[in-house]
Amino acid sequence: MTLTILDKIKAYKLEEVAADKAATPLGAVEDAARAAPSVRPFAEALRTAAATGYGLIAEVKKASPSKGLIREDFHPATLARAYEDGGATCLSVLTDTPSFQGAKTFLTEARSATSLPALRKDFMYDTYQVAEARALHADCILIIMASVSDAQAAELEDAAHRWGMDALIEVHDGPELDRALRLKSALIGVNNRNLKTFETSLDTTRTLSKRVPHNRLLISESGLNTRDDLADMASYGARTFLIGESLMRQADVATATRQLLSDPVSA
Ligand SMILES: O=P(O)(O)OC[C@@H](O)[C@@H](O)c1c[nH]c2ccccc12
Repeated sequence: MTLTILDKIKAYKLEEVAADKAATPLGAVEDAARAAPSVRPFAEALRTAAATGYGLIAEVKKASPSKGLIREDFHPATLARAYEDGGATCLSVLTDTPSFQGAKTFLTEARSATSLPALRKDFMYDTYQVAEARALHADCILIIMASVSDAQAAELEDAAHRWGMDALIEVHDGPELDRALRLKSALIGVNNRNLKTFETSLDTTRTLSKRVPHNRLLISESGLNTRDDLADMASYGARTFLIGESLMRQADVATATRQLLSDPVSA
């Protein structure tokens, strides 16, 4: 059997977590989590934004395994402020280093430069990482259904809720969506990119949107480039988006964000 990128990430991530636990015991991480600034409402901010327009989770992303280096000139606090100026609702910050050239400190830096709620974008397997997310000031964690069992997903979600955080449940196909809907979280992210093959198609949102109940908030993730893409996704009921690369490639991130979110009629 050939290993997918997701298998490889899981292997190094479990090693990383083991090393982190040895260096910083859980008790110390929990103390830091308790001392963190209070949680900013992530899901609520998205719901409010989506009620009257688009909700945007804007991603601070330097590189990716499929695209390599995305942005040379990379300062998380500056980029976060640009996203906030441009009208983003929330931030997403990659904290994985080997595949995304992210860092844990980027999350704290980006969030503290703004008043926006922030998602820790990483591959979560262990509740230690959830406490650590809060210690880094995260307001929401990501749970990728393709890389965890149902029991692990529920355990991670419970841990997030115990820390007062939200969880964004990411799915890519029907069976993953069915599993996600058995969890409590309102936030369902449909990833247009298959994390095993990197193939990206907006058909993923088009197809799965029909099966997301109205009491959940559907977030279309990845591969979104233009206002037409957003309008297309909105016609399928997705008014909230997770976007990284297309905004990270712009010289003026604030203006690009504002233009992407602007009403097609008034722009
Ligand atoms: O850069 P894009 O194509 O706009 O995609 C952003 C985000 O959806 C993507 O980074 C992502 C979605 N799910 C993930 C899981 C892990 C790492 C990264 C991701």
